[in-house]
Amino acid sequence: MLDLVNVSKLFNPGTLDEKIALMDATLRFKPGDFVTVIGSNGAGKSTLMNIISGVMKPDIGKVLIEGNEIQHIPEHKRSRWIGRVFQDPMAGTAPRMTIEENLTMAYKRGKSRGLAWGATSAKRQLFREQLSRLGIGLENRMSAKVGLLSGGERQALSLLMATFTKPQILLLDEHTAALDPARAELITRLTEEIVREMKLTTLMVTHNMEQAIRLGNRLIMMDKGRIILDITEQRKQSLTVAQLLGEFERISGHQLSDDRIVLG
Ligand SMILES: Nc1ncnc2c1ncn2[C@@H]1O[C@H](COP(=O)(O)OP(=O)(O)OP(=O)(O)O)[C@@H](O)[C@H]1O
Repeated sequence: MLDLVNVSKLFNPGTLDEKIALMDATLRFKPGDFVTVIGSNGAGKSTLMNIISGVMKPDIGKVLIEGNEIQHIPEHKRSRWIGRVFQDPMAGTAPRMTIEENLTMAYKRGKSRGLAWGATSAKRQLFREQLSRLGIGLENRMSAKVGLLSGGERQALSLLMATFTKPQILLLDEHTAALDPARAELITRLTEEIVREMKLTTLMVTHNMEQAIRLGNRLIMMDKGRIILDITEQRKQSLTVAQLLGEFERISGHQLSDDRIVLG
């Protein structure tokens, strides 16, 4: 269970340049919730992800995992419970290291037990099994430098690394936006499989309205730092992109201004 309680974040408070990035956000994410997040430019989507992951501290409010406050815990310590995949395929991996070395890093970060660290062949076997689940042949390229992989391959590896030790929370930050349609579809499919199999509590920021409706069991709409709509699975099932945009306009009083919007 992930809770945000009355979380606010202001940038440059008290100046002409004051920006409300998050205003009094209270949200509860149940185990296994897969939530898509949409909103205008500057709505606070990245700030929400940054506050959950620990990149930023809230000015006011609490962040709790399983009832324990974590807002004071630094990002690197939260990475044991929180996996994150960014838009930029370069962001989640170390390009000069091999696939195997990258996976070793992800494995150590989770500090999971059950496999003797020295047992190299067992470790390799685990990595090979996990890579083969991606279905793109990376299990045969474990000694290849990650910098040589395509964007889609790197993003698949980032997704695997972010979920390698079964985090409690998975944050996906427009993680398919920089890929061509075929690769974006592959990463979307892998995401759905991994989230479903591991029952991960997942938040996914997307600019693709059709994807926001189709994926997951809940949709959150943000505007000017506020959560303006929280749509349930049942309602999502019959929702169209036109209705979604209409709802946004009705509640916010203006059109969804998103320069990267994809309607579907
Ligand atoms: N480091 C910062 N310093 C000052 N203002 C910031 C900073 N980070 C974000 N902001 C402001 O806070 C608000 C929320 O930004 P945020 O990046 O969370 O929005 P977003 O919904 O992710 O936007 P986009 O879809 O355009 O990426 C915006 O007004 C933004 O300009």
